[in-house]
Amino acid sequence: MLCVEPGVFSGTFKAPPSKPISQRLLLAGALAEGETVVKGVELSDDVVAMLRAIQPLARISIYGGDVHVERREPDVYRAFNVMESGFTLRTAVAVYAGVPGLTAVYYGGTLRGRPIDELIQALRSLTDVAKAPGAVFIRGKRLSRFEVEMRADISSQFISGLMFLAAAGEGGVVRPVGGRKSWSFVEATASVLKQFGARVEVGDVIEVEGGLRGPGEVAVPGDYSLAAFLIAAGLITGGRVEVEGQASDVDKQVLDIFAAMGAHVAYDGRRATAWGTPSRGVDVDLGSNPDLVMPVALVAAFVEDWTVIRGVEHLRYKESDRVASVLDVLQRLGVEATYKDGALHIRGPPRRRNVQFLSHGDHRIGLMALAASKAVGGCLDDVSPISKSWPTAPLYFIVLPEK
Ligand SMILES: O=C(O)C1=C[C@@H](OP(=O)(O)O)[C@@H](O)[C@H](O)C1
Ligand SMILES: C=C(OP(=O)(O)O)C(=O)O
Repeated sequence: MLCVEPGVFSGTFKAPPSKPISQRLLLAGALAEGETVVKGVELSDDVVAMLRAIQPLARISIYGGDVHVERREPDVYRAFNVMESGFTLRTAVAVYAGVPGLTAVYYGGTLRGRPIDELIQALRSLTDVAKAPGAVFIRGKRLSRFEVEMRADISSQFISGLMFLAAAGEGGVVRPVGGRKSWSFVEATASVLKQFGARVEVGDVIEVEGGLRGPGEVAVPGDYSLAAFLIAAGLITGGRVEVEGQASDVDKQVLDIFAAMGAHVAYDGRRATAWGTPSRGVDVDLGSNPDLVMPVALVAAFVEDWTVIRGVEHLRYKESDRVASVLDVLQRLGVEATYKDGALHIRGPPRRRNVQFLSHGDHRIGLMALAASKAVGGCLDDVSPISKSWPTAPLYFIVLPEK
């Protein structure tokens, strides 16, 4: 159990490095010709999962936060555990379908209950794939240009995986079927593949031409889906927070959402500053940016006005059922909160103090609870899930007793 004393939360912080971009750059680096130096990586559990996944394909050296990656002759038999990283599981299962040899991808924890079958089904039109509890086995072979259909309404990572598979080989076409969820992450995959010289077109279908070349040095931008918890903690406690580091394109719109809620937000491309008390509810669709739901819901909990967050159906497939776990945090705060037809409806302010929160095994729910505790006082049952994305985060919220 970790308890946080309430108080004004202010300060200048370095944005945590973007997990999704770190993972994409490392994977692309391992598949590309030439050495890539990925600068400013934090070894969260999910990034370590990606390092494990690329090790059978690549030479890797780590110097502080800089990771050097270079493609090598792949091992013929390879096995690794991706732990709870959904992105690593789904991209590794796809990519190894195109690498001659046999692969076992193990996975565990909350990931065991998350979707993978739809991707396996699509890959079976290309090669042999078998699933056992906690592992996927893949026979890899050199693939010619392929064309597959893929559901787009469960996880965008199925599509990102197929895009990496196409880019590492002879290219391919992915036909998304159904509503497009978490689409900003498909765009992020396209943009990293382009950075590595691939030709990618994202339209009604996604077309990828094969062939990746390392761009040399690349820097990881800041993760504003995570930094948003620091900003939220500042806004709900009357503090002023500065976050240093360029925001990754995937989630920087959180700054506009906080501004629409009445916060003062300034961003100059290198640093975000936020202060002031949010006073307006918003009606936003976060179907493309599911990781922003937690920090936006948290700020909404402190506004005496209705906020509606739409497009959240697929939050059920995350580390926890985030529709239920976000509602749990809000209800423990004593905030009015319901879910209806794919939307969360939230009206603050909190009516409880000294709240007992549960992380539900989910890093983003744990982070939401820590930031909420800064405003109302509270304890979190289990902080360990937070190492999945941002191991240093609890250090910003606790005060260690002096000896
Ligand atoms: O591609 C990615 O890096 C991610 C895609 C999203 O998941 P889904 O596509 O499964 O919704 C997002 O929630 C996750 O944190 C990271
Ligand atoms: C869902 C997440 O990641 P992944 O799907 O890669 O496990 C997340 O970081 O919130």
